[in-house]
Amino acid sequence: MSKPKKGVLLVNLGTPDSPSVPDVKRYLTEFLLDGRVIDIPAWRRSLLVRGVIVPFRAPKSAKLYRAIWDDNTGSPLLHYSVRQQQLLQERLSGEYHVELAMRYQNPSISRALARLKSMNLDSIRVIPLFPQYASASTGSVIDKVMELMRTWHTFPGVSFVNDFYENDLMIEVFAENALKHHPETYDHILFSYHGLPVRQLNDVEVSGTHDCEKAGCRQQIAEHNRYCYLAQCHATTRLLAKRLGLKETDYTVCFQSRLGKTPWVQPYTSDVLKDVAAKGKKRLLVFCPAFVSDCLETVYEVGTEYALEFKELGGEKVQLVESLNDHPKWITALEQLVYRDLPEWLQKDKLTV
Ligand SMILES: C=CC1=C(C)c2cc3[nH]c(cc4nc(cc5[nH]c(cc1n2)c(C)c5CCC(=O)O)C(CCC(=O)O)=C4C)c(C)c3C=C
Ligand SMILES: [Fe+2]
Ligand SMILES: [Fe+2]
Repeated sequence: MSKPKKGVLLVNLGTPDSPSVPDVKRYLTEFLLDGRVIDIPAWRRSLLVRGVIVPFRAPKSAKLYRAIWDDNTGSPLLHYSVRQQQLLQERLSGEYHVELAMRYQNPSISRALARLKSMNLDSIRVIPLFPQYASASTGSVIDKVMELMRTWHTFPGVSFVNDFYENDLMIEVFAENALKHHPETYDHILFSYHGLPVRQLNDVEVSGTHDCEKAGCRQQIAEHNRYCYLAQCHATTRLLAKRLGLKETDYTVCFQSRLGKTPWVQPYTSDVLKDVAAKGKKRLLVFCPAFVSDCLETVYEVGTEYALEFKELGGEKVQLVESLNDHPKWITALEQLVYRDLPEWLQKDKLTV
């Protein structure tokens, strides 16, 4: 077998090593001390995270993690990420070596990079597993990889995928997963994305004064707002709505998983649940297109918490559309991301479609 010449590094967010309180504490501490996640001065962040958020949140979060933890496969996020790495490795020729890492906790980026470094590769492509760009997710992965590689003496050609919300196959898999549930039998559809503090969007334009409402981020994506998370979430939704033949009145875009008291991007999913319940809607189909793998935020927050909340508001059913997980077309989408900047004829030639 030929020796790999090219490396691929898949990176997702991370999950605790186990649902125990100490492991959840370690995970939350590393995650929330990241200055791209809680973007306040370091001394205030440290006091807030170590003194308030982690001590109060960890026991509650550990309980939620226990609810989604599988006896055999553990955390769904890690389980599906490992599947994605294995299946992508099978698809690519022996020229490629695929590593998986998590931004926080394990498997760590530093170990994955150490293995790639030892292989003396010609190139490394880093693929943060977030379809829409945010400084708190994709930006943080790129930042960490650059920090860890800074000490290398020689460098292969390194490239980063910064977003892939437009990827046709990714859209197709979400649509196929939804079609299994017969969307026409639901009263309304939610596209529930992970939330983000509004101030984290100011810097998506070099002026540092980006304003989503003025920039029209809910209506269009163009050169001026192409790195805006909100604009990319709406663009993802328009692509899915077009694929499924939905009218604008059939669905609502909303944002979940808010943390803290500062304003986050609106509308919040919990408020939308109240609105649709008040309008007499009984059956909801919910997409979570910011997540490529099922995780706490999809399985528990949407599938359990929001489902219960909606029933208490008079609704009948909340159906989660499963994530991309290990769908073969999603693995082909990952292949496309590996080849993305190659000339078009070469990309088509290499793909397993
Ligand atoms: C889609 C990408 C993500 C962005 C952007 C993001 C921003 C962000 N998250 C928090 C706080 C928490 N997020 C938590 C879980 C979590 N977040 C993402 C993805 C994004 N986060 C995923 C995939 C997960 C699930 C991980 C899993 O193990 O299944 C959590 C921990 C869970 C909990 O205690 O509820 C927190 C906390 C902030 C503050 C933020 C943006 C600034
Ligand atoms: Fe998060
Ligand atoms: Fe915006």
